Amino acid sequence: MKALADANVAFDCFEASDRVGGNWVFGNKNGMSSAYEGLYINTSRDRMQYADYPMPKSYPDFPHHTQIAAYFNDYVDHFGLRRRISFETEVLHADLVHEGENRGKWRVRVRDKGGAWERVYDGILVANGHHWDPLWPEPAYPGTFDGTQLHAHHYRSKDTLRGKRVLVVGMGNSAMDIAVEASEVGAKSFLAARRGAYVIPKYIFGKPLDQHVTTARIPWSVRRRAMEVIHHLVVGDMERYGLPKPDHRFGDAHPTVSSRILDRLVHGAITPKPNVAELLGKQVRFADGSVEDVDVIIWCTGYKVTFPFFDPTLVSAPNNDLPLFKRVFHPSLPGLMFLGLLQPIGAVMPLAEAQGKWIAKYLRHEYELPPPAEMRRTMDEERERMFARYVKSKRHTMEVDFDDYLLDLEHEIRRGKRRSAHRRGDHHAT
Ligand SMILES: NC(=O)C1=CN([C@@H]2O[C@H](COP(=O)(O)OP(=O)(O)OC[C@H]3O[C@@H](n4cnc5c(N)ncnc54)[C@H](OP(=O)(O)O)[C@@H]3O)[C@@H](O)[C@H]2O)C=CC1
Repeated sequence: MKALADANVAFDCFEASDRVGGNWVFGNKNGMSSAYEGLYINTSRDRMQYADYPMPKSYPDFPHHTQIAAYFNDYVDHFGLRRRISFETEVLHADLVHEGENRGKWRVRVRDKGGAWERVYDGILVANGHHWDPLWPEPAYPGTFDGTQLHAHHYRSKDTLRGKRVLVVGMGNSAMDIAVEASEVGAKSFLAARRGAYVIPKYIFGKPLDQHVTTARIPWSVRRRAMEVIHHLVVGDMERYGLPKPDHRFGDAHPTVSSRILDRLVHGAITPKPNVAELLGKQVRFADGSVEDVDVIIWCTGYKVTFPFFDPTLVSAPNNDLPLFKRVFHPSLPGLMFLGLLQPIGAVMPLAEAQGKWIAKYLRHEYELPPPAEMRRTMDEERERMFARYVKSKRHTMEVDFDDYLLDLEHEIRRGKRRSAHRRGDHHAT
């Protein structure tokens, strides 16, 4: 929105909630926040802030969710953007117009307090987030469970776990945070994983982990080796903590970041377990045959990529996979763009900021996309590389390396500017 406003591109911005901040608004009335009371971000302040609006220096390196929500709030006020947002306006449907004078444009139906209405646009930017629609285990585990089951999306406060025997399933960042909270108040905290992960502390050698080796100019293989050695020196083998040995190399899975889980494990406050095998009423049997009494299961099994306003035959992400040109442009639906629909190894905000600037250039015809065949080829090559590197999982369908992605966009914008200049007959553009 900021980039479009700066570029004088006319736009409407619809927000289902009564405020900005999305996932970072605890208890967001749009029902789409997965934030819990004890949520602190795991990317550092200096690496996640927008380039044109630094986070307050009074913020800690890893701010609390209330601080991040306040930052977004201040951002829109600082740049005078609040009046440009239609709050409490839900997008009901978006479709490509196939006939008449609006052929090729997008018809968007929304509902606000006054009722439903529609408008036609040249393009739409989808920024509906991808960490709000719970992915429960698929297929479900055999058996039935008589205690309480919830998905991480619905977890709000450790108070609900007081005195309970809690089983947390998963090895992602939700699982780490929630297992630690369960260990603080529960009678017992189990952590079950179907696959190991390299747990990375938030701080390494006295600074936030994401502030080490921050250049795409060093080849990935060298950066990976450096991080592998550092991890080995600082943390060591995951099996020493009772966790499964990762079945992949460092950097081939979305990072699991937690300084606290290792501490709780070595104090015996969390009991690691292999994967769930069967639900047995008030008990759970694990893959090693052990059986435990459990009151609450929290499935920290990730999220689905969903667009409730598109007809799924037009746009959907089966198995969380929606191929896009550089994670922004739909390759066959002109005018359809996505923001923040990527899983960075690092923070998402600066990448969304760069995407916004790129989209603004495209909409102002200062940038031209490559021809469709070239776009497809680039996408195929990038996807092949990503799938070859990452563990096969629904959580690894749109991974990008923070610094590499920013550099790549820079290069792509330059290429697209040249294409655009060439079309206009101006051969001196850089
Ligand atoms: N403090 C912070 O900043 C936090 C950030 N986040 C972010 O939110 C996003 C979502 O994180 P999260 O909610 O952890 O989800 P993730 O998708 O990152 O992790 C899901 C985990 O559940 C496992 N899993 C999935 N299905 C099953 C199954 N059927 N049985 C057993 N295990 C299963 C996955 O294993 P496998 O790898 O085998 O698929 C993986 O370990 C991430 O980007 C994360 O970084 C989340 C929480 C806190």
